[in-house]
Amino acid sequence: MSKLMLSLGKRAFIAGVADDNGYGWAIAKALSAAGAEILVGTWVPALNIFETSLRRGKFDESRMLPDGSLMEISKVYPLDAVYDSMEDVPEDVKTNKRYAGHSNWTVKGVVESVKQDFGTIDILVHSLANGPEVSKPILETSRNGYLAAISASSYSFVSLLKHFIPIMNPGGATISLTYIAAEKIIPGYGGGMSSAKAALESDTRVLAFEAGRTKNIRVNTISAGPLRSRAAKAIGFIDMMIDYSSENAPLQKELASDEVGNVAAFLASPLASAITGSVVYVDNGLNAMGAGVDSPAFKDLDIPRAAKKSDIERV
Ligand SMILES: NC(=O)c1ccc[n+]([C@@H]2O[C@H](COP(=O)([O-])OP(=O)(O)OC[C@H]3O[C@@H](n4cnc5c(N)ncnc54)[C@H](O)[C@@H]3O)[C@@H](O)[C@H]2O)c1
Repeated sequence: MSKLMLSLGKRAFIAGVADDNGYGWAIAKALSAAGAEILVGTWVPALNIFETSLRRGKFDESRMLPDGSLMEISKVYPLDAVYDSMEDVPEDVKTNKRYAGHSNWTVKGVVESVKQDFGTIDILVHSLANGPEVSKPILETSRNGYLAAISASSYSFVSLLKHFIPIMNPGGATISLTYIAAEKIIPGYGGGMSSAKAALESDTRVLAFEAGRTKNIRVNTISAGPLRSRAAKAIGFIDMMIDYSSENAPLQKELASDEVGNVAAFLASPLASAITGSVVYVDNGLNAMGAGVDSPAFKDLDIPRAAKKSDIERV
């Protein structure tokens, strides 16, 4: 991604980075490589270990950008995106020792801090999700579990955008991460997480209209294929989904987080100036399949497959 596209003083806030394995990190790197300044919002309970690892150089290898320089993160903000302001925070969270010592970590608090520190931003990335009952089928999901999934994974984006809009420069862009389970049945992605992703995709369209009309801000979401991130490993079936994709997708390679990062940088750039309200698939084409071709039912059909491993390795 050429520096020219984003280098004109663009600043990005990426919510949902707590290690170097997830999509948020890859998006931060791609935006940084394209010349954007990077601010990060990290879930409060994960903040200390993330900052310590950063400071001790644990991520230095994965901070490396294509030109050999290291991604710089101008500031890491503590964030818990399920709370809009301190009035919403229950007492047990306020007094929880993992939150003690941190301040301004509600959505409102973070936006106020960013405003004080930097004035404005141009790019908002939402790369976070949480569903406490994700491993339960939806029929066994409690009301609280379902609502918690929606709160952390969908409303958190509405709230971030609502609070950031006043300090977003016109012409800015926002990107979130969704999953095919929003629109097709993915057994095992439970706890209301499929519902949360469906809400996120619907909100992408409505928010594109509202933010586009009021402030010329674009709102898109990337429907990403499976990645072995910390959150995905917690769901428990990520290896199976990666195998399923390489058996069935048009492109038989494992998806790299950088491939999603690069599309996010494109969507945030002026090259995508007419794209808003879109779900953009970055999944090796798996979404386009109407059948799982690894099914025994297809055994007699001559399906083209990568002949040798080198054919499916990333180019
Ligand atoms: N990994 C996949 O296979 C996959 C596929 C499609 C979409 N996605 C989406 O990509 C996004 C990023 O997830 P990832 O898989 O890269 O995992 P990840 O673990 O890197 O990112 C999830 C982040 O959300 C943060 N988080 C959770 N609750 C939070 C809260 N209340 N406030 C602030 N931060 C909170 C976590 O600390 C973590 O940093 C999510 O929206 C996820 O649903 C992932």
